[in-house]
Amino acid sequence: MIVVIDGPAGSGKSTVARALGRREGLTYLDTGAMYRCVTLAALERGVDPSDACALGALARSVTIAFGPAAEPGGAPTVLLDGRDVTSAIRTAEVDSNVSAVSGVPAVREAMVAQQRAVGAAGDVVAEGRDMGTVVFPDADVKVFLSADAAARARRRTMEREGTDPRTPGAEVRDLALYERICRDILARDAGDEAHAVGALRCADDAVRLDSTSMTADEVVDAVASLVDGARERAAAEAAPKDAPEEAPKAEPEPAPASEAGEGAGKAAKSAKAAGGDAPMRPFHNTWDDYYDHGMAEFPLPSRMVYSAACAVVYGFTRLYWPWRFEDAEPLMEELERRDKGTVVVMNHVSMVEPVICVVMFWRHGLRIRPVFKKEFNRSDLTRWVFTRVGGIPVDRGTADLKAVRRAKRAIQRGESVLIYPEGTRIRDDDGTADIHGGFALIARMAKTDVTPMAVVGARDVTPEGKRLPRPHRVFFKVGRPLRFGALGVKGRREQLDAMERRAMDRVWELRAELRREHPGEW
Ligand SMILES: Nc1ncnc2c1ncn2[C@@H]1O[C@H](COP(=O)(O)OP(=O)(O)OP(=O)(O)O)[C@@H](O)[C@H]1O
Ligand SMILES: Nc1ccn([C@@H]2O[C@H](COP(=O)(O)O)[C@@H](O)[C@H]2O)c(=O)n1
Repeated sequence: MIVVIDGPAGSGKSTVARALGRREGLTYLDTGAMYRCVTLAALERGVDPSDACALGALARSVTIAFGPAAEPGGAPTVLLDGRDVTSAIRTAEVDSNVSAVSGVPAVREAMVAQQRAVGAAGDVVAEGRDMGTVVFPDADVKVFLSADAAARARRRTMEREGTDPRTPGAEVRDLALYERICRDILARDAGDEAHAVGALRCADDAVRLDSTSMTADEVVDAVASLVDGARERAAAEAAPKDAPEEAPKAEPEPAPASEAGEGAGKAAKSAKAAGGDAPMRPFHNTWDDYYDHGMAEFPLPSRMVYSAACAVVYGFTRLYWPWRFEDAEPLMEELERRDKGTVVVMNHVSMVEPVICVVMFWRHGLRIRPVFKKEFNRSDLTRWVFTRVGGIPVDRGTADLKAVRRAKRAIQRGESVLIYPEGTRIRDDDGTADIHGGFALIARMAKTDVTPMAVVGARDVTPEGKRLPRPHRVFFKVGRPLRFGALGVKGRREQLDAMERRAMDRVWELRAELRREHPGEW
């Protein structure tokens, strides 16, 4: 996924691109900082700003890199030949020379090559002046962000005065500074628009946004909706043979119960809904084959092992970690009746609860596929186990479209997916979670609902510092599925946000209820 944001100075490109990068898991690329680095190097080394040849050679010789931000949410650290120049490239002297330096074609050529190399790794949000026109003409999302010059100068002046321009009621104090900044911005824009190559220009296929009377959050939301739309289009294109959105009515009946003891179940609504992929072979399937196929299509030996293992684990867990699901029956009955699975989200305290969830669904003739972080695939043994239980790996550092598409197709086949939006195990009241919102996108793309669940008691199964699991009672509580249509919110992005909030609030409410019912449990 490549997202580009172009526009004049001070329109809010960096603010929006940084926030979007954090929210959507995209690498942020500040191309203005790269031209600023070349300008700083030229000023420091006394290279004449009108000597195009020397500037080109300089641009090719310097090494520009980005490091983590000094403070959370701040601008990334900029390194010029290994030296931290984050502040040095933002001086008035650099401001007034950068447009001339960046107008030199040989300088642009050197920078564009580096910018495309960053883009080649994928999942980038890049901001500058020529991202949509020259550097990434095939970007998935193109935005041209503008704002009137007075608003831009006002924001920049307040930034210099140490006031956050986004604070309601915040005003400029130094009018002379404001006027100078306004003149400088207009001069820089005029210089940037006059470049022979890579001039500041809106790409023909870019979406224009005017941020003059929008808050930064509103702009981020608007761009995020475009990203969602692009993801949905990409997923549809990448899976042209997907099942129709509503599962076909004349579905073949479930696989015979004789097949590894499977009950009646959605698990058998398989290959047809998967859309005619080549069937799996009895042996020698790839890891991807398991992720891409329905569990009912897994080779017979795998299904037999799965059912036998579920039977053993079911018996063992009932005895060793006596578990109880409250309010699960309505959900199980509904899933047995309907064609699509659901997205189950729950709190995460130990590795025991996904195992119990899998066997509980299995007991009802249903399948639930755990979405797991791809780091677990480092060990071949774990990878083997996760593929056989229908796990779907996700790269949590990026906007993992493949995982989203796999989960969507699983749901359309009648399988459910199990997601831990907290990402990591939260084992006490001080544990903070950074919620991964991908679950709402999956549910939306699969046109299904989100089912909140909660667990308590599992933490004491593997207390911190202890390696061997201990016997302990584990309690689950199942909420009613949440549907997008019932959220009372319009707009794609707003619905996704509302679903994320509503579902996680419900998970935490259910957990609180369980903790009240079982004091002292976590
Ligand atoms: N929609 C907005 N409303 C109010 N203030 C904003 C908005 N967007 C950004 N700002 C503020 O405006 C200032 C300039 O924003 P930013 O640095 O993101 O612009 P930019 O387009 O990247 O500028 P440049 O091209 O000069 O790097 C910052 O102080 C930022 O906090
Ligand atoms: N793609 C780009 C990005 C920037 N420039 C030039 O760099 C200057 C500084 O950019 P900021 O975003 O940090 O303000 C800008 O005024 C341009 O001259 C560019 O040419 N192409």
